[in-house]
Amino acid sequence: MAEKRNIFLVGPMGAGKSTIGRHLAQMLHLEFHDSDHEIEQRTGADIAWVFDVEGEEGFRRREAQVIADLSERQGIVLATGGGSVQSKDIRNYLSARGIVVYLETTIDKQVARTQRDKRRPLLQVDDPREVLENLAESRNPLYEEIADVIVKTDEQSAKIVANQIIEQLGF
Ligand SMILES: Nc1ncnc2c1ncn2[C@@H]1O[C@H](COP(=O)(O)OP(=O)(O)O)[C@@H](O)[C@H]1O
Ligand SMILES: O=C(O)C1=C[C@@H](OP(=O)(O)O)[C@@H](O)[C@H](O)C1
Ligand SMILES: [Mg+2]
Repeated sequence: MAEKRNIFLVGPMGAGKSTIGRHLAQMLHLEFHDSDHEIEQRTGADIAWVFDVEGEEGFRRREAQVIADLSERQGIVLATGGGSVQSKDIRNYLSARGIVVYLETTIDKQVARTQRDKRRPLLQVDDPREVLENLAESRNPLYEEIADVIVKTDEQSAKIVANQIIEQLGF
């Protein structure tokens, strides 16, 4: 049964969903998908472009469609975008269609891991820390609501965290 289940990674920007997800999929011999990457594939443009042209609302519509489609598959690891849990529909898909792993980290680590990367439109502001703090307040309860497992990512490398997830899931 385990090989048919999906693993969905949720958590804030810089928690390591995309990086850890790739390792996890490789270790478990599952297909890896990343909702941001899938949006980029479908639009032929990068996330910043989608935000620029269609606004956050347009991005969220695309994200909901991509996650609705990908979560229907069997035996995948899916790294979601940090804001996807704001959608009740997405939370329902994730809860119903796989095991939800909440990757948790500190705001300090989020800032450090995202500061040189210009690909996250919401953080291209004077004070990204303030944005991350505000998002944490509204979104952390939503990650917790759907989490089957919570794993900290602030102290160990991405590969070690992937191993910890495998242990915690009993795979
Ligand atoms: N456990 C970790 N330890 C150290 N650096 C990490 C860890 N997980 C991710 N990173 C680094 O942090 C950055 C953001 O990771 P990413 O996987 O894109 O996060 P997310 O998809 O959750 O926003 C990347 O440069 C990645 O290499
Ligand atoms: O938290 C968010 O609202 C976002 C997180 C990003 O993904 P990561 O969580 O993989 O950085 C990406 O989907 C977009 O920039 C918006
Ligand atoms: Mg990511």
